[in-house]
Amino acid sequence: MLECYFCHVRAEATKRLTSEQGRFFVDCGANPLTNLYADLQRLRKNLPTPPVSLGRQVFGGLSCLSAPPSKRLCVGAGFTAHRPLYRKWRNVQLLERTSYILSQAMGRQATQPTEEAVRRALTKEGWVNNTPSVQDVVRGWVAPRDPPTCSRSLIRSISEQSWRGLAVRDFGGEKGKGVVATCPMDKGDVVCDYHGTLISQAEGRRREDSIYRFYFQELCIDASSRCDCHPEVDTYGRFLNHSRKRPNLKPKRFDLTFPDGPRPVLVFFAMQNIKVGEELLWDYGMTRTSFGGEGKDLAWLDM
Ligand SMILES: C[S@@+](CC[C@H](N)C(=O)[O-])C[C@H]1O[C@@H](n2cnc3c(N)ncnc32)[C@H](O)[C@@H]1O
Repeated sequence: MLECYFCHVRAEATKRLTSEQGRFFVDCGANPLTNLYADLQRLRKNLPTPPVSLGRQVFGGLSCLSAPPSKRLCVGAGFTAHRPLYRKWRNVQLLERTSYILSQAMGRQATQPTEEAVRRALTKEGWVNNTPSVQDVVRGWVAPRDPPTCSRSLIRSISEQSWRGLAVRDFGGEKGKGVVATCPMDKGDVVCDYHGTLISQAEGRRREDSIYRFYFQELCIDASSRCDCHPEVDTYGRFLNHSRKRPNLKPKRFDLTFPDGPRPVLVFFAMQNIKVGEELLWDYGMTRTSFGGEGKDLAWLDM
């Protein structure tokens, strides 16, 4: 399906642009997509037939929803008998469904889902046949590798900025906006990423001063303005305020493999259990005496 998107939808839509201006996933009007998952679902529904070729790629583009390959497609793909291919298709669909339900039922930390969570996710889909059993889904869980470079749910949350349990609140005064928890979080939960444009540390320093820049190692994430990938979204990371004495989040770098290639990301983890309504804070790593006392009049830096 992605092949179909790149060959037909994107190629057509971006034909008239002189520059892609950082757009990666676009709609038919070449506007950047903010919710790739919803759009892929739409594309999937509108595909007249699932793309079929040989081998495990047979069902390239197969999804939990796609229709079985027709006899004509099977013959076209070099299979003389329709039945064995159909059985294979069902097996692949079952695997796809198992992994989809797992991704829906897993906790924020990609922990093993409970039977109850799996049952809920299955009920929501309402599949009538070729449905994985609750036990098979639970057994299909594999402990995530550390670092979770391939974690589908993490990659999806970052790509779609679909973080749950967060809200931006305006505290007023010099503090301005901040982020609060709207659902309880457990120690170790992934909360959100610091989202922005990835640039070099040197480039970050060349740009005009901004409070929305996160420097780490040789890199910098610039969140001074809304990012090209989510132009309509106020991402959460940039609104997280600082606390030196009572931080409840800790940032950590991961190198994740996105569909367009690997790239480093900064992800915030809960350092402790967090209650609903609590403000989410991390230690910017600065005090009033840092940088030769540059912030000596900023009392909040030491709090
Ligand atoms: C990355 S922004 C955080 C979001 C910001 N509060 C806003 O409204 O956009 C960093 C800036 O927020 C403010 N800030 C962060 N933590 C604070 C705190 N604990 N008390 C007061 N102001 C804070 C400072 O002005 C700082 O330069």
